Amino acid sequence: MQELIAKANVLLEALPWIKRFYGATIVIKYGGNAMVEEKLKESFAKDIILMKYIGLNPVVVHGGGPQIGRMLKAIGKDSHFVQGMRVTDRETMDIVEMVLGGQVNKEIVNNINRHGGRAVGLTGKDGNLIVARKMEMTQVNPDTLTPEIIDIGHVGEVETVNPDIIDSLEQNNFIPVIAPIGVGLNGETYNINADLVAGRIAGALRAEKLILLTDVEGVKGKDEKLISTIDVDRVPDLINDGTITGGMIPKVNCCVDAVSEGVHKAHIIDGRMVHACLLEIFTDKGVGTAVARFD
Ligand SMILES: Nc1ncnc2c1ncn2[C@@H]1O[C@H](COP(=O)(O)OP(=O)(O)O)[C@@H](O)[C@H]1O
Ligand SMILES: CC(=O)N[C@@H](CCC(=O)OP(=O)(O)O)C(=O)O
Repeated sequence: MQELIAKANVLLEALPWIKRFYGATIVIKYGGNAMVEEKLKESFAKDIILMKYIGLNPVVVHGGGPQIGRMLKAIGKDSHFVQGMRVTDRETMDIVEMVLGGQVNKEIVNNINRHGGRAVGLTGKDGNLIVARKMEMTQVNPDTLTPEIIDIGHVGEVETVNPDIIDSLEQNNFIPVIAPIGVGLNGETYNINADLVAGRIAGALRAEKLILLTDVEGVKGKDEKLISTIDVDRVPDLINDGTITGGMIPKVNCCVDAVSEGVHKAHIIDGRMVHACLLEIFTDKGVGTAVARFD
């Protein structure tokens, strides 16, 4: 009996959040372990389907860096990154488009659909969803100590997001699953970091939440303890004092940008945890790190 009441209480804890987020758009950046381990893949698919059935509008943007790396290795090419961006020559661009837009995207779509959802896969080319331009990259020359523009090939940054295709899929109760490939004004193909795409899509859709799944608990302080909330104004200090480094810098910056574009809260959460998305959205405490304007 006690066990049954405890179950009912768990459901009731979700009620205020279900009411609050009914009809809201939640953009989820899916990547890392959550996209590799069978148990996590299944739990992610079920979380997304449950969200949809109770009236939220989940939009999935996925990564696939490790999968691209493996395919490149298979054809004898090494992966090179500059400031977290993959150096993308013509041949690499073809592989990126094939792996992200084909293999990875369709596996996620298939996973959601076989668990009872209705997912549709897109790249930024579909309906001109993500119009991109070539990313300008500068790097300090170690000999002259002056900043220089370097060419990292077909790497893009988002110029505009045209959400019409997402709106029409949502109206028909489909779940959009988006690969981070952009299209230039002259039809060029661009490889874009998936966190950046998720942030801009969340901004364009005025999403309630942006959730970035990663392979750590969230943002940690210098004492290695999880920081559960960060005000957007505190982010530059945490970067400048070396608390946030490496791959976490673009993630928090993308959260800050999304919040400044009108997203209510951005979350960096542990995708290694089963049902991480549900726990974040439907429990009082949430999980991971929330980045927002807290005042
Ligand atoms: N303050 C911090 N808190 C948590 N992780 C941090 C922090 N600073 C740097 N990191 C690093 O950022 C990494 C997450 O970025 P990244 O590996 O690019 O993620 P993903 O592959 O999920 O996109 C963590 O594994 C960790 O090594
Ligand atoms: C320009 C750039 O670096 N693009 C990424 C796109 C995939 C991605 O972002 O995947 P993760 O989220 O798994 O890292 C890449 O080629 O790896």
